[in-house]
Amino acid sequence: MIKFTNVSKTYHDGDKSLNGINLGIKQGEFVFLVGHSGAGKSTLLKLITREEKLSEGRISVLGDEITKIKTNKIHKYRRNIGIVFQDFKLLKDKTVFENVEIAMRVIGTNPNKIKPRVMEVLHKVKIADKYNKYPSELSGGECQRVGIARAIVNKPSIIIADECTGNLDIDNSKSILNLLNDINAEGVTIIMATHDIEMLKMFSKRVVVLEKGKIIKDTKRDLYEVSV
Ligand SMILES: Nc1ncnc2c1ncn2[C@@H]1O[C@H](COP(=O)(O)OP(=O)(O)OP(=O)(O)O)[C@@H](O)[C@H]1O
Repeated sequence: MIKFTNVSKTYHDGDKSLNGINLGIKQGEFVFLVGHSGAGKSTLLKLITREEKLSEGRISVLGDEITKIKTNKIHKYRRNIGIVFQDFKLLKDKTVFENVEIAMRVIGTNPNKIKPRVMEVLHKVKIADKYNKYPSELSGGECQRVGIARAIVNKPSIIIADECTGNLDIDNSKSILNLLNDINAEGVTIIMATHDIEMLKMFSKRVVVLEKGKIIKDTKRDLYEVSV
């Protein structure tokens, strides 16, 4: 359901940030994307979200050839994808509830459906008791729970998480991963870029290793073998 065929990406006139990527990800998979800084992880994720355009090759997502999606249709395509950021990207002047609610408002959800759904996801990520707090009143782990609530509130098929535990300590990272694991168990595809080798050891998932824009390893096998 996500398929990269001979995909390369060159920014401006620089070197290839991705070079000949072939990758297939089935609906419901959980994939860790790892590799040194500059290996191309964020670039690969940005191609899926259509934040960047590929230079060569083809990418299909949920049956759409994404290079063919017209600019004015991209927002509709992106409704299939929830994004979780390293720095949370919460609106500082909005409460927890409002930060999640806004994701439903922008796609024109029936107002009657918004409150129950927002509270449902806030319960799911275990932050409902703080629905009226502002981001400055929350810990990093709590902020990321809100970030995840916002990402899942519109029921996407895919979650893209770029270093989403990068600002968290080990306990918070683990509970965020547990949460993503639960979401994945409901059939949502999760693709997570990470530097966190401890997480790879703890959560036995498929690991795709990038190096200098190429996939050098793609395994569902024993993750303790991975050494990047
Ligand atoms: N907007 C951009 N313009 C030009 N070059 C870029 C741009 N974004 C990324 N690159 C280059 O593409 C390559 C891959 O970068 P990318 O951010 O995808 O790596 P990464 O694996 O996500 O790294 P990190 O772990 O540090 O986030 C790097 O050489 C980087 O300098």
